Amino acid sequence: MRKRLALIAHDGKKPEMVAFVKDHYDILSQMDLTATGTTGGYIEQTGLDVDKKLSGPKGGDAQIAAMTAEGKLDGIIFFRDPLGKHPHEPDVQMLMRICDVANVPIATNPATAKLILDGFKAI
Ligand SMILES: O=C(CO)COP(=O)(O)O
Repeated sequence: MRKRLALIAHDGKKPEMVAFVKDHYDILSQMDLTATGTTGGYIEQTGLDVDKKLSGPKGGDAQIAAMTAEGKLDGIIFFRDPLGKHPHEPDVQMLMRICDVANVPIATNPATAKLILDGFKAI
């Protein structure tokens, strides 16, 4: 079955997300991708199809949290910028919490994200 993956990156991590997506293009092209608005725009530029939600600060993280709670995602890759300040930090915390409630894997850096994709390949 096709895996359903959400991709999110804070501004300071968007270049890292684009590089990650390019490095894992083949496996990502076999998944149903969702992303926060601005991150999704960058991912589209790589040639992948992605369902774009609102921008993170406008509620995109909350939309992805709702999808997670409803069982509509198999995993999330969220490259957070630990050095930045974010007005929507409560939404980010909510997303992390919902992932724990729903037992959905969430990777916050490329090393863990790679492990999640390798895990999907194995099942
Ligand atoms: O802010 C974000 C995650 O918290 C990301 O949102 P954008 O992809 O819209 O920039």
